[in-house]
Amino acid sequence: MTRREFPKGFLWGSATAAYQIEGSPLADGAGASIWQRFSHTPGKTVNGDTGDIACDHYRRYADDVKLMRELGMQAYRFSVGWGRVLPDGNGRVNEKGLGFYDRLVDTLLENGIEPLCTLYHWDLPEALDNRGGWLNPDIANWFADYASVMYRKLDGRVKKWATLNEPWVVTDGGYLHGALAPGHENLFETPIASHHLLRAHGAAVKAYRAEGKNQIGIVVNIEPKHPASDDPADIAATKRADAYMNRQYLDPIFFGRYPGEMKEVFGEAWPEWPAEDYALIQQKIDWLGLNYYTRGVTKADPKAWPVGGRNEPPKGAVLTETGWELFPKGLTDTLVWMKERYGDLPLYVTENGAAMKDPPIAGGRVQDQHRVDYLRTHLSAVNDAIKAGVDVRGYMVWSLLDNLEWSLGYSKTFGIVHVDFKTQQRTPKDSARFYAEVIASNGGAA
Ligand SMILES: N#[N+]C[C@@H]1[C@@H](O)[C@H](O)[C@@H](O)[C@@H]2O[C@H]12
Repeated sequence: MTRREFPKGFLWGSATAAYQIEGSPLADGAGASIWQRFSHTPGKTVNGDTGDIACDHYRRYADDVKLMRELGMQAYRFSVGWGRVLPDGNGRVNEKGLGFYDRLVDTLLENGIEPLCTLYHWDLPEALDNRGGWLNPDIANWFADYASVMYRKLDGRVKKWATLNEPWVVTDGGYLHGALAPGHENLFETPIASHHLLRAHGAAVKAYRAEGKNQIGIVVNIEPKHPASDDPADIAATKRADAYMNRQYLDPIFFGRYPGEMKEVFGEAWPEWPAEDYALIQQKIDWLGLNYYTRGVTKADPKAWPVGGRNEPPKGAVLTETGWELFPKGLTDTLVWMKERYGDLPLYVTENGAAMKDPPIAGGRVQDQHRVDYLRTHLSAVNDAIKAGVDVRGYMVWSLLDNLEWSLGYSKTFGIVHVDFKTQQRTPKDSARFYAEVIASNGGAA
């Protein structure tokens, strides 16, 4: 086992999201989210699975925090259900909903665990979607107002904020391909939703500068793109795929412009935006979160919307249960690329993990050796990036618990802790035991 040194103070934790684990989506005055509506729409999720119960974390959060402490977790990245706090999306605050996050943060701190708070992890209040949601330019103000409610309540106890989680997935899944809430399939809506997400991000950062005293950033999913061959068509499609997934959000934030390929990707559906929008989007941020799972291998395909290229893992590639190629080197390369392209600001791996076919519980154990191997190779990749001079400050494994994998329901499990959704019994998997050793040795056990 190679012993790897991670920097002193490296932050080891796990990540979850409100709708995926909390359950009780309408409890205590909470307003419905687009995921409440989407998951209850027949045919939208595998087996018709919903977040009605999920991991029952809304009621079991104290036990889950205790489990995090037992595993030696130093941090926990959670998200706030916007509609739980603002049932109508703006205006009236639901104190009981806000109170849940207040108690969660206090319980984390009492157990020596740093809370990292994501303001938006896909569960837009239905009331705002009924007013256009991410297609309505007013959403930047709605989001900033909601963010300010959270800042006033939690800032200081929460020292690391993220505005958005994976804006690319929000728009590609929710507005282009329709696989995620709100389930639109519209090429013209997609860049509009993307731009309004970025304006909302900027407005929330601006609001934070007015009253926050700690750090705020954004979490993006990056998937390094490699051409399937040296065929010029594959290379061109790879460039478009890279622009569409990897540069579409960070380039406006850091450079005040979209990648040039976007016009080619969207054609007549690509709008122009006023300069003041870019000024708002370009608010300085303090840190960047990277969600890394895999790389993409792009094969030119005119029928593959919208980039004209499909993902085609190489023959013999080892895939996870979600069909993602195991490619840990992509994590090193992506961290180095982010530093080189966007500058030397602190980076956190805010999600990394894999859906694996876990064996059943036997003798109180889940022997998920595949996941142990995944974590080991990807932690090694993080260490390689640190050795290459990248300022990586922390790693949050996705996910603490088996949970609702959005449209895939409970059919795909990413957790290092097994959840029996009938009994809500938690069972740490071998990967949780391994991760606990990694944390205790500051990466040495990886
Ligand atoms: N799929 N998948 C697993 C995981 C998803 O469960 C998270 O909510 C997202 O932030 C990101 O897509 C990654």
